[in-house]
Amino acid sequence: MSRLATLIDGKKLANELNEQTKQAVEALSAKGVQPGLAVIIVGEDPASQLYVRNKHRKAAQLGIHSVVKQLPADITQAELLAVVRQLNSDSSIHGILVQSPLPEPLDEHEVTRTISPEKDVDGFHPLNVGLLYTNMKLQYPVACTPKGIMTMLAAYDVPLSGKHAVVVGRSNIVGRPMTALLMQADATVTIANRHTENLKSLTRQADILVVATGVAHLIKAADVKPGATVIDVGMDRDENGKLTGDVDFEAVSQVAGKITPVPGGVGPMTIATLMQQTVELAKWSETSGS
Ligand SMILES: Nc1nc(=O)c2c([nH]1)NC[C@@H]1CN(c3ccc(C(=O)N[C@@H](CCC(=O)O)C(=O)O)cc3)C=[N+]21
Repeated sequence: MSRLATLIDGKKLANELNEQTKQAVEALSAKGVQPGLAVIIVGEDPASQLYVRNKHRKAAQLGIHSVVKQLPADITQAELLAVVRQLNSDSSIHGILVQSPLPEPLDEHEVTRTISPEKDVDGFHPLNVGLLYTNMKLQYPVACTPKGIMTMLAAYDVPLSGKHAVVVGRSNIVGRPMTALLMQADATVTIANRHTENLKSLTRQADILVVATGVAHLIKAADVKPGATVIDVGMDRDENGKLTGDVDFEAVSQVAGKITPVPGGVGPMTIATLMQQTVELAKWSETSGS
């Protein structure tokens, strides 16, 4: 018996979230605060430039003040940090994002630590990561991809409390913060990585399976529990150069209960969440008086 899973439509949810963000921008702007986002991109990598252009376009559509700092690949670490510090002290900017990855030999971790935690729209600063892991009841930014995934799970009424969530991948931008958010939602969380033995025996136990490995079509139908919710964070290229995910979508959607597509799943929600969080940072900067 084959069953066709419910599609978790990231594009549609992103459009809805962007509509809310647009209204929030209007409300804030009416009070004299236009949310501002600065994106720093170093070097000429075409994929990174495309992402940054997309973010810039979306921000402009929503009425967010958007600044793109295109810096040369041979910039020094000290020069890059100076740009970050200048944006830290620019009151028209509420969110700062440094597009990852940075070219060698730049030190991305030091750049992340230099962004003011109050403007860390990616939620990558160790202070914000610490707040997330200690489950502090405060307002702080959270990595946009996992935060967007939580919005998707809520919109599709996926139960988390008491459920087994398996996260494949432990990166700072997806796997680790995803784990913290799922724990906050009272899921039982297993974190796997490329060294995990018997990976597929774990993924088969997942009620919620989040895959962020960068290995195209790693997850097949036999690796998924019938009825499970499958979230594909992959952005891989197939043999024809087409964007595809870490999940074999055609086969797995016959087994899963709910599933995200690539494209049109997690990607658009990441950008929409980035915009949402830019507005939140602008709001918080008002209430904290800083
Ligand atoms: N500091 C930093 N923060 C990031 O959030 C960050 C980053 N660096 N570096 C790169 C990754 C990647 N990322 C994506 C966002 C949206 C789509 C997206 O919208 N994808 C569309 C399709 C785009 C296409 O067709 O290529 C989709 O999945 O439907 C993809 C990838 C954010 N990243």
